Amino acid sequence: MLPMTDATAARRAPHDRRRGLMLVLSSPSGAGKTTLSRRLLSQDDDITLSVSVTTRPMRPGEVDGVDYHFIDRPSFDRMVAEEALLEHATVFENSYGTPRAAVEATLADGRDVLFDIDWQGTQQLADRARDDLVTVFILPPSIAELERRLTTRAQDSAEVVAKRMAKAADEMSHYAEYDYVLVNEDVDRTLADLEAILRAERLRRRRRLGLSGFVNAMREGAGR
Ligand SMILES: Nc1ncnc2c1ncn2[C@@H]1O[C@H](COP(=O)(O)OP(=O)(O)OP(=O)(O)O)[C@@H](O)[C@H]1O
Ligand SMILES: Nc1nc2c(ncn2[C@@H]2O[C@H](COP(=O)(O)O)[C@@H](O)[C@H]2O)c(=O)[nH]1
Repeated sequence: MLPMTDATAARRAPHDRRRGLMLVLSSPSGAGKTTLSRRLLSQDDDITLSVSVTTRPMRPGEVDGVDYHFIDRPSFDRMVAEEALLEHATVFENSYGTPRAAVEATLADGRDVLFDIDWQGTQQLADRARDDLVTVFILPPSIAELERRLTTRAQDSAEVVAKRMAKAADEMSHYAEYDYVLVNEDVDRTLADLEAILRAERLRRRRRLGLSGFVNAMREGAGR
């Protein structure tokens, strides 16, 4: 178990002190993970995005270091060899991976980490740290709407959109491996459901490091 830093411990009441959790969002491409992640991150200071490394080319509007760390193949292979990635996978012919150091630093601070990763990466994280993991699969309301979203996002060529649509059925077959499944029809409603999941998971007894000390102190007080 990772200890919290003094700064985070001081910010929280004793009964609110807890270990950080890892919240994973997966979906077929275009179902809305990035949209939901941005909304969640903008309104919750206790969760930070894990910025992945990728060998995929940058899309218009993406920012290096914010959306991804865009790296070349030798750099990616070096990170794998040095075990600098918590998980990694090939998705749509490109390599993606989660830098280990940033995740460990955030969890050690008692804060949560949000991951936008595919089912392969989720399985690897589950093998390493199942107790710290909360996994959510996002489904589109229909296949026609998924295609509409990928097309109107207007960031990928028709060929790339076709490849992503071709993989959607395979991706969706993994929904049952996840703790929660949300159908992202209305984005406000889906975001509210995601917030509810995060709120409840933060309250789980096993994550609440300060609870036993808090209860013991009250019990001692009651016995006087
Ligand atoms: N509930 C929704 N209703 C309508 N449009 C949506 C909804 N959620 C997301 N979108 C739109 O669908 C498009 C795809 O969304 P987004 O980029 O968030 O998907 P993604 O799952 O992150 O895709 P990828 O896996 O390719 O990164 C975007 O243009 C986004 O604005
Ligand atoms: N296993 C991992 N999957 C990742 C990671 N970062 C992103 N992804 C997934 O890749 C696809 C495509 O993403 P895109 O940005 O190119 O549209 C999507 O399913 C992401 O969730 C990662 O570090 N590891």
